[in-house]
Amino acid sequence: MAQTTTSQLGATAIAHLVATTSGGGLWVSSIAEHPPPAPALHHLNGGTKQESRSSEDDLTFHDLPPFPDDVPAAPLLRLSFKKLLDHNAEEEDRLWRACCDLGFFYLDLRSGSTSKRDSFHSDVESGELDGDALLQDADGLFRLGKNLFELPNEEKQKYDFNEQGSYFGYKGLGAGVVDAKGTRDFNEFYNVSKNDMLGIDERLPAPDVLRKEENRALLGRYCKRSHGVVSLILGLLNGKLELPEGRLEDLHRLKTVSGDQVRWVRSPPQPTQDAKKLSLGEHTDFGSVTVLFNRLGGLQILPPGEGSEWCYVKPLKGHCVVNLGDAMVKFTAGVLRSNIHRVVNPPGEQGRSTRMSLVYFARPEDEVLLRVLDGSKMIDEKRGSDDEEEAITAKEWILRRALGRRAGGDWEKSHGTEGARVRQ
Ligand SMILES: O=C(O)CCC(=O)C(=O)O
Ligand SMILES: [Fe+2]
Repeated sequence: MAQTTTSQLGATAIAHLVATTSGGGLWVSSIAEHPPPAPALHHLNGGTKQESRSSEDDLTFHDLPPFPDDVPAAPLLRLSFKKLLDHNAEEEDRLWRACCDLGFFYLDLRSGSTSKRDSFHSDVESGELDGDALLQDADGLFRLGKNLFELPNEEKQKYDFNEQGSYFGYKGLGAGVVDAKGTRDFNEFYNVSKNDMLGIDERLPAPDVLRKEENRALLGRYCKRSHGVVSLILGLLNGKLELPEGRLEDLHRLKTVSGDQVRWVRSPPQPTQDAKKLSLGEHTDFGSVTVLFNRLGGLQILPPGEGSEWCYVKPLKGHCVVNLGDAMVKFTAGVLRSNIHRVVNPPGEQGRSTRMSLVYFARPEDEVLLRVLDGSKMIDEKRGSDDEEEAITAKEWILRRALGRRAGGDWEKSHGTEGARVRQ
């Protein structure tokens, strides 16, 4: 399997280091010696005039304790969904850089929507392209998630399908592991299948609150709208990779059975102030594109480069965080990057609150083989001799990765493409 190498690390995805667009090395050493302070907003948005119109106030969750400004914050590029929908070339370039260099970026969803009849998108069975509506759905799902986790543990436990070999449903606090030694995690999560919500596969047993029609409808809309964001990104990456038209989207059709899922992750505050349990162990996502909504800090990424340090992804209101998973690394022989990340207790004052996040994982359709795609010169140039060794279906790969991280699972099988490049 080809790995991402330092030569890919252009500095443009690292918005606060403006000195070079080609010197991965400069960025690497700078970040190691001087962990970046929390970036000011002009850093987060890459400093363009138009984007700096957003005031810090608009990006803050005022009902929550503040994200501290004295912790190292990850300098993700901040992209605009609206500009991507408008085919803004500069924004498309920034998307490309973010996906090659770091594999993580913010997406400003405010005021981004397009009519389904838009000629560019009309024939894409991809989902709905409406950023504001997606933000509203996410709000609704944060409320629903709260109700769900308030159910008694024995009720939630009925929907843990690990024994049946399924990763959908519930995982209790500490039922997963964060390392090879078997250290327990410190989160509970619930995975809802897109197949179930869109009625393209069987209905899974679920607690009453998730069986209510209005909540199923909300989850279904959220799947469609998140999938719309994913399809837009896949289409743009497809173009940049010069793959045959529609290649990536065709591997991720909305109405085809896949491991796509909605997940809520919830962690209580740590029992004592100096407790440093990992809520979620370090990992790369194993699917294609992840759309993540966070309100409290705690998500950390380990930027590429020798000696780099874990830094926090500051939650921004009106935005989701998007990151690429290992399937995109496999498809492109490492042209695109999936970056390692983990979840720790929220920083500063936020650490006393219960943290919940909401995720949409888009994954290749179940029967898709995870192997390097044909038809792109750029990918061909990166193709290594060992790239064809492991061609398993997305379904098998996801099961292996997901269940390997459960207590009693096979840790070795939970690894993705991250191993050799954790510290590259
Ligand atoms: O909770 C978060 O912020 C990230 C969750 C995550 O990385 C995952 O569920 O794969
Ligand atoms: Fe993740």
